Amino acid sequence: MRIAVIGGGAWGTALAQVAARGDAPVLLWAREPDVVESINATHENSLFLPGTPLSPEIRATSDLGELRGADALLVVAPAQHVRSVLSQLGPTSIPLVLCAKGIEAGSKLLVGEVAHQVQPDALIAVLSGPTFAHEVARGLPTAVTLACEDDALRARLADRLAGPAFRTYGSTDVIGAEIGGAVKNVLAIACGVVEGAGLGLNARAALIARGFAEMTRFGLARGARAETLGGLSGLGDLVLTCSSTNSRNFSLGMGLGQGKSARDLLSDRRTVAEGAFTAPVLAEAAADSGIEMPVTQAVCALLDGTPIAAVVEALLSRPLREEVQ
Ligand SMILES: NC(=O)c1ccc[n+]([C@@H]2O[C@H](COP(=O)([O-])OP(=O)(O)OC[C@H]3O[C@@H](n4cnc5c(N)ncnc54)[C@H](O)[C@@H]3O)[C@@H](O)[C@H]2O)c1
Ligand SMILES: O=P(O)(O)OC[C@H](O)CO
Repeated sequence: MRIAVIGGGAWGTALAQVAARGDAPVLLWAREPDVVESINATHENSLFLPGTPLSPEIRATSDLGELRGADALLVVAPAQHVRSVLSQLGPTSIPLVLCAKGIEAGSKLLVGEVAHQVQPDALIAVLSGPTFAHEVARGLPTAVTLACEDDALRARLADRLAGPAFRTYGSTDVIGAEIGGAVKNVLAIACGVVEGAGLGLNARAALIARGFAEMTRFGLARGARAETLGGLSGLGDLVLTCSSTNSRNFSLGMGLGQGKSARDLLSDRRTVAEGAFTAPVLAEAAADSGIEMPVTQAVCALLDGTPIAAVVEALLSRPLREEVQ
């Protein structure tokens, strides 16, 4: 199975490294000419994954058309750009493995739903879970959810991508795998705020647990399965990103918690913090369906510049309720 990767950020590069194991050639499309040059000339992505030697089997290209000879495409552009990149590719029936985590602004669609709109003839799979790119690229032990409704494709992808230190756990719950990854980014911002503002470890644990309740309410309403939300792509990734400054979303939240403005923090970065884009659209989607998501709303308020003290006060003064409703 020939694998090609769309997206030369940290995660696209790490996944190319996974796919290149055993000296399998992998083609990677990157938007930045500097990334193409760096990977082909020095076997390193000096912009987005500096310091990690890459397999010489990874070849980078600026020409999306070159990817049309692949048997599966790993789609690793940020969620807000998946539509435009898949449109540029032209109609295809090559299976698409979606690896971005987010909800598209405006349409309120999950990445898989966007992909299905743009490429209706392509089978869809989702790869998601607790996966810091630099650890995966170094071959450290990692486990992911690989969701696909087509049993044969899921088995072929698992066979091709899994390795001694990269375990795939199969699932047919594509929506569930996507929702966990999208919602955890928003909750990671909230946990970063707690850290930055010095609100303590009790508060962080409470946010993780109540955030998971939010993820579950939203997910179940969209048809996700509870076991998926409690698995690698949901709770697993939530725990990872809510507890480490290696997370871009957690770090963004830390900056907010230290009193910096979202505008300054976001304008400073080349890398993506998906939660900042997903939070407003997630809050809208939840409101449309009458789903309570107070932590998500709090993150939206902080991103809009509401002072932390007011946001914390609003969260803590909500009426007391039963833990399970
Ligand atoms: N980095 C990780 O550890 C990690 C792990 C799992 C999932 N993800 C997810 O993978 C996706 C990609 O993240 P990343 O970490 O590889 O990115 P990154 O932050 O390392 O790099 C930014 C990426 O955005 C791309 N980009 C910027 N503007 C664009 C545009 N207009 N059109 C198309 N692409 C554009 C850049 O080319 C680059 O590939 C995100 O959804 C992220 O949540 C990341
Ligand atoms: O750095 P973050 O916050 O985008 O998190 C990266 C991955 O999604 C972790 O699984």
